[in-house]
Amino acid sequence: MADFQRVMDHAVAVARKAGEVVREALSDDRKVMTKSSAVDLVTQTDQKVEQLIIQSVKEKFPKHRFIGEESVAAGEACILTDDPTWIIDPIDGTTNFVHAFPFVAISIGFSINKQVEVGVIYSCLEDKMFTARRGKGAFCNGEPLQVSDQTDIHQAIICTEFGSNRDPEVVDKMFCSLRNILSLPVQGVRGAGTAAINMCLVASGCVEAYYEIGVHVWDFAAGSLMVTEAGGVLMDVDGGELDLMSRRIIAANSRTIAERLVKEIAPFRLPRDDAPPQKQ
Ligand SMILES: O=P(O)(O)O[C@H]1[C@H](O)[C@@H](O)[C@H](O)[C@H](O)[C@@H]1O
Ligand SMILES: [Mg+2]
Ligand SMILES: [Mg+2]
Repeated sequence: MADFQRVMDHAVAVARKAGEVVREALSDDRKVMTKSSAVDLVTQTDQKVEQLIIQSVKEKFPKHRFIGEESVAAGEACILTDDPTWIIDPIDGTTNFVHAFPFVAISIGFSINKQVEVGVIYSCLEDKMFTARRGKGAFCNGEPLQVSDQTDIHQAIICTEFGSNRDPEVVDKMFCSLRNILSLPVQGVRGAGTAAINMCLVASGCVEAYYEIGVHVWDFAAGSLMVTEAGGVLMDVDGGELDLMSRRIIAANSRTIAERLVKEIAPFRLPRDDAPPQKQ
């Protein structure tokens, strides 16, 4: 039986250290590189922070496995097994970081038997530490979180993001969903520029739901637990069960809001996170 409190304490400590590195890097020049598209950004700070987290976890938990955004970008497999696994997004909101747009998070999920047991999201420019343990609630700086009780979609704020895929068919689908949702009407559509912080906003009761197609497991593993531990629900965008590797998510305050969104979202599929690498 893993000691989840030890895992949580370490995740919080290393996320805080990572946050310091990110804050310091904001005052330096940020050299920007690209990954899957011209708008999929990465910096040396993303890579440095991921190494910092992995090295520090390895010292404490030498048998644990990792799925890290920048390690996967460097060619490592993205396979979720039953083993204890740290699922790391060193900077969630890299585009925000590059522009000093003030929402940037370190996101650390920890899973066993493919189930997320611990979630830590450090919104490092706001200095907000979000924590969740399965069955033990979700917190921000130690204060308990609770999703909103609003189940009328017309009174809701919905968060979403547009990701970094600019294929015309993908952009068309995203706009179709957005048009449908805006026309319901909802009271507002927002996006913090990071999946992790959007999910913390759902958990905090500031918005009713967040949905996105194109995110990755490292973007939402920690956030998924934050939302359910604050009383919310998770769903695939087609109304089925959430699949951590499918790159699609609805995280909502209630089944009512989530199911209403399913009716408006134009679903599409992208290669799964655990798909074998494409031959060149
Ligand atoms: O790449 P990072 O870690 O910054 O994360 C992503 C965001 O979290 C997405 O919601 C968002 O839509 C973007 O795809 C963004 O890239
Ligand atoms: Mg991310
Ligand atoms: Mg990232």
